[in-house]
Amino acid sequence: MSCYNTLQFPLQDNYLYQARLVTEETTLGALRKKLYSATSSQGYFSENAVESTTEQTRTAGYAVSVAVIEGTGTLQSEERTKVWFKTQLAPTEMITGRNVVFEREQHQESSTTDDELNRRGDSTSTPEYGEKKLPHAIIIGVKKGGTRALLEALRVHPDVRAVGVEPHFFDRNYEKGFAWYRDLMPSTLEGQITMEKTPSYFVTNEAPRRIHSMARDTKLIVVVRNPVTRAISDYTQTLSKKPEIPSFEVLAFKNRTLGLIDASWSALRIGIYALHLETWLQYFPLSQMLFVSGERLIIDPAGEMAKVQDFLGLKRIVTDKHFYFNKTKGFPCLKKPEDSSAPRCLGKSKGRTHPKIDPDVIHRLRKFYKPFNMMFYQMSGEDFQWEQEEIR
Ligand SMILES: Nc1ncnc2c1ncn2[C@@H]1O[C@H](COP(=O)(O)OS(=O)(=O)O)[C@@H](OP(=O)(O)O)[C@H]1O
Repeated sequence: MSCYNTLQFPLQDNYLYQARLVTEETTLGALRKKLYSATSSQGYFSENAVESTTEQTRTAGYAVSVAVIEGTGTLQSEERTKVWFKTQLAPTEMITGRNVVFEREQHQESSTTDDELNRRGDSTSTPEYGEKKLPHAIIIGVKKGGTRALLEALRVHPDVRAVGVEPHFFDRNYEKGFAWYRDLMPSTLEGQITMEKTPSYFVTNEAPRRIHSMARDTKLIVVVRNPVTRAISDYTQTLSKKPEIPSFEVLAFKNRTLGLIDASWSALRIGIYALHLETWLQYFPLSQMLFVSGERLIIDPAGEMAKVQDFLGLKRIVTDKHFYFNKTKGFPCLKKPEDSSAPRCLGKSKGRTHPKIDPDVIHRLRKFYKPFNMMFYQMSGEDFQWEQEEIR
């Protein structure tokens, strides 16, 4: 049985993160090596592929061929994947001045209630009294984890003020400077906290350092979800806009016969939580991070909200009284606020029906993720029990 036995955060400017494991087999280093080794006969990929995540999303460049083998064999270059990456990773967003102008599809996805949000402006119903501040807390990920549901529930709290759209400051707009970023935020009164959510921060290598340089006491929230379901959700989103893309089963492998999983495909890469978390832990202590279960956010939203409010130092105001389960939608929705005529469910782009994926592919992916999940449980100190779950 392995044990993640040291997590040390000496009181220094840059927290020194040390993670040691008792057994060699399951060290993060060993897992990373397995993923990154360019020379091993087990097949793998260039570290640059992952290290340059942000660059890839900012430029139209496609991902370097990345593959992880689950068996033996050699890497095979498959042009179909590269070509698709080229389109998938192209920049999709433009932000100018205070106006956040999203490319249509990004806009739809990044905040399901954006139509509503845009109508009423970025701020909540609270008038614009107070002062604009840089965020005290950020929902940094993960994409398709349930980040919108969490932010919308938090916005019910009178002491939370959040920007509705995703600013993408620490990944795509950093050069615009902190004044630009602050200006996007709603004004807050004394005692209120400012928040934003941009799920891509979690997989952006520069984000931890940049957020640390803004404020080392920033609270970070990560909504995590079974990486296999998350990948299918991610794929479903892309498929809804680009029906011509190859099947999930095709994209998931470099070579299916050989069992070569294509971990450079962003839908799969995002779910290697342990590797991404390692970067964050170099800058922030675990005590400053909260991991919210995307699964529990659906089955027990009030329970997860209690944890989130405690973590943020807020009174537990958002409770089960604020939610009801909408049978048609199949998700919890927020009850009708006093100043509005309608209950608030998230829109059509949340809770899409996922395509049926070949069970064998699901099995292989679960096997692929298992060691990374175990590592993630050890690092985060929480067992999300994804191994026990049925994939819907
Ligand atoms: N209350 C509620 N209503 C609707 N959907 C909910 C809710 N709580 C969590 N979820 C799950 O959120 C998933 C979308 O995650 P995100 O909001 O993080 O997506 S995004 O990255 O901002 O595009 C979305 O994933 P899919 O079901 O795959 O669409 C939902 O499962």
